[in-house]
Amino acid sequence: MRITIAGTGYVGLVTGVALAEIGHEVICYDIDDEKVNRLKEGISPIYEPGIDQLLVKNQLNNRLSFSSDCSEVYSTPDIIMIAVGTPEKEDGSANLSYVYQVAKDISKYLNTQQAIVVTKSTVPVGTNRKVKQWIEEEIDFHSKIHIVSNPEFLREGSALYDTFHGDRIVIGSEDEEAATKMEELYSPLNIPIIHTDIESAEMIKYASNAFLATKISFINEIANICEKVGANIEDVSKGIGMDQRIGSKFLQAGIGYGGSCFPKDTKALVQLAGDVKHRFHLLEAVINVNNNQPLLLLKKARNYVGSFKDVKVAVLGLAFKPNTDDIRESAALVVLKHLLNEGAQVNVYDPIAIANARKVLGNTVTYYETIEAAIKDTEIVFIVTEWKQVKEFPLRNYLDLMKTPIVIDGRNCYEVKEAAALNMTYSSIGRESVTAAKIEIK
Ligand SMILES: NC(=O)c1ccc[n+]([C@@H]2O[C@H](COP(=O)([O-])OP(=O)(O)OC[C@H]3O[C@@H](n4cnc5c(N)ncnc54)[C@H](O)[C@@H]3O)[C@@H](O)[C@H]2O)c1
Ligand SMILES: O=c1ccn([C@@H]2O[C@H](COP(=O)(O)OP(=O)(O)O[C@H]3O[C@H](CO)[C@@H](O)[C@H](O)[C@H]3O)[C@@H](O)[C@H]2O)c(=O)[nH]1
Repeated sequence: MRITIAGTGYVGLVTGVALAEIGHEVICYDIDDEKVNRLKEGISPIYEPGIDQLLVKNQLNNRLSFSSDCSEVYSTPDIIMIAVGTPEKEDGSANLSYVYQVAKDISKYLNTQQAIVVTKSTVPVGTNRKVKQWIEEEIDFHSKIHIVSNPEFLREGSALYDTFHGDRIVIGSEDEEAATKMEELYSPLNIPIIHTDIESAEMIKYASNAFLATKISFINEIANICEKVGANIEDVSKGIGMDQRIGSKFLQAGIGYGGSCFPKDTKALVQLAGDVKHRFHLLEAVINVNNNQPLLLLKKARNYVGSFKDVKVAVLGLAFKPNTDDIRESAALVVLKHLLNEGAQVNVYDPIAIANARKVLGNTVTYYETIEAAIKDTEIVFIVTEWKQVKEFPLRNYLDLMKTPIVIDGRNCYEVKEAAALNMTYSSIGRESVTAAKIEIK
């Protein structure tokens, strides 16, 4: 099939590469000329394991191409997929202006009697019908538009793996022919397909993200209580996760969820509920718990240093999770904002997210590409991303390199027992804290 994809972000690019890999002819369109030119040269704008190889391979075999000219891409494809951003507006609702622009471009250049327009972007319930309306109200000849809601569930850092091994593909359509065509499109992937109406498909996406966010805030609250009652969150997570009705995934307590999806999508669902006069109390609580979680880390540190004024601090990790260079809504940014506001001198380390961080943080912090250099002579270290490099970095080295070895671990990267044996000050999430026999801040 001939597919046009609007947007070459995580979703557009990964979907494009995957569909080309399974034999379709894909053209990805983006308004960002520079991105398109780099993609044509085989350079991926995103860090994603495996993407570079498939990007080059499928361009060479002519199944994948890129364009910044929308007049050519929308004229006669079998399927058009919308994969542009739907960022958060100030009130928390989803900004649909990029989706609207795609609809308008389609209406201008579409040149076939009928077309299947698929939304992969995460959009509020009702949006797919608006897309149809936006296209039809401007198209100047009779063309039948079949809309399909086909939300995306990939995770950054394992996006290609998720696309080839997804748990399900959701197809929300009211046209049988369009639904069948979508099934054919994905059939080489051998992933279970669920067919629903359009509204249910749109809701499945928000409900999935809201449920996963709920699991995280739940376990974080349990962790916060564990600290006060002397229980250990690692054992508690394991113990509850072994119940197959609960499941062990997404029960890793930490500094809270970040990234380009959970924060915005939970807020958008609260807004969506509000629009139909339903107050989503549970999800509001999930969001509040998540907003508070990074502040607890700072509070723990203040127990040892009082104030951060002129304290030399290192923050390990900037990405919102390991294996991505994405820092959107990263908990690291919240921690950094507070440390900088309170006058700390901050070193930061991240194996791949420094270039993105520089665009946001400028020269307010000092960047390091090794953990050793970042923590040297510091008085306090915050661990905010559980990078493999951090987990494998010997705890003993903090003792040797820091001025005062106080480690506040927001991702439970080390064993409490080991910190106690080393006589360092170590505080993590949902576990006992240990304090060195003597701490002296000079
Ligand atoms: N990032 C993820 O892990 C993920 C996973 C599932 C769903 N989603 C959802 O998918 C959507 C896209 O997310 P993303 O992270 O890929 O976005 P992104 O911000 O990384 O990329 C969006 C791309 O769309 C381009 N664009 C904007 N307007 C355009 C237009 N009119 N025509 C063509 N291109 C245009 C931008 O230049 C950009 O390259 C969002 O709704 C998001 O919530 C994201
Ligand atoms: O047990 C856990 C699991 C995750 N997280 C945090 O949750 C956030 C999100 O993690 P993850 O879900 O792995 O990353 P995303 O790439 O944001 O993927 C989510 O958001 C995407 C966009 O909607 C969806 O497609 C995916 O299915 C959904 O998992 C990160 O900050 C993680 O550190 C935890 O704190 N504890």
